[in-house]
Amino acid sequence: MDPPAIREDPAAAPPAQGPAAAALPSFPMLNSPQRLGAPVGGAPRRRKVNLKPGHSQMDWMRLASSGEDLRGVSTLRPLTMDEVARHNKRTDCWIVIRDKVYNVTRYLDFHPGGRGELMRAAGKDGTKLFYDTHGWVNFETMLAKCLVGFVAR
Ligand code: HEM
Repeated sequence: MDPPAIREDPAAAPPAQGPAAAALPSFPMLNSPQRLGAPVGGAPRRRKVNLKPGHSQMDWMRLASSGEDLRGVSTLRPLTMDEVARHNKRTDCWIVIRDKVYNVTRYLDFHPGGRGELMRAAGKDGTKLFYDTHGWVNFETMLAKCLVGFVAR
């Protein structure tokens, strides 16, 4: 008696080859804003920069939980905007978001939008800039160890 014929599973998808492969979805989608420089029709173009090795957001969270002093002040206290304004340099950069004052000097090299973008808020209230750009970013968690005080109104 002949052995039973081996039949391919009709439900199994054929391997993606030829023109059909191009029709398959890819992840992230080719026009996804998750792709750097993606040719996006209609959606805003991403402006993320290439960060130095060892400067991913995971690396930042690791540094933030390392116990290293990122604030540069010994106590949290009320601060005037005049005092905040004095910290407007790359080597000494404070910004205000929702009345909280953060020392972002160490975060500058980790900012996915680049140092220059973050420096736009150096020594200033960056609340509007921040929310206009990325209201979904959880700054309070990310910068918790950089808090230096609160704006005195
Ligand atoms: C206030 C001044 C700031 C400006 C002008 C600014 C600007 C930008 C820009 C232009 C991008 C790229 C957006 C894109 O490609 O779609 C970006 C990304 C990002 N920024 Fe900022 N930023 C600011 C403050 C901050 C702060 C304080 C934090 C952290 C707590 C932060 C965290 C991030 C993160 C996590 C991303 C990546 C967002 C994503 O992948 O969706 N930024 N920023």
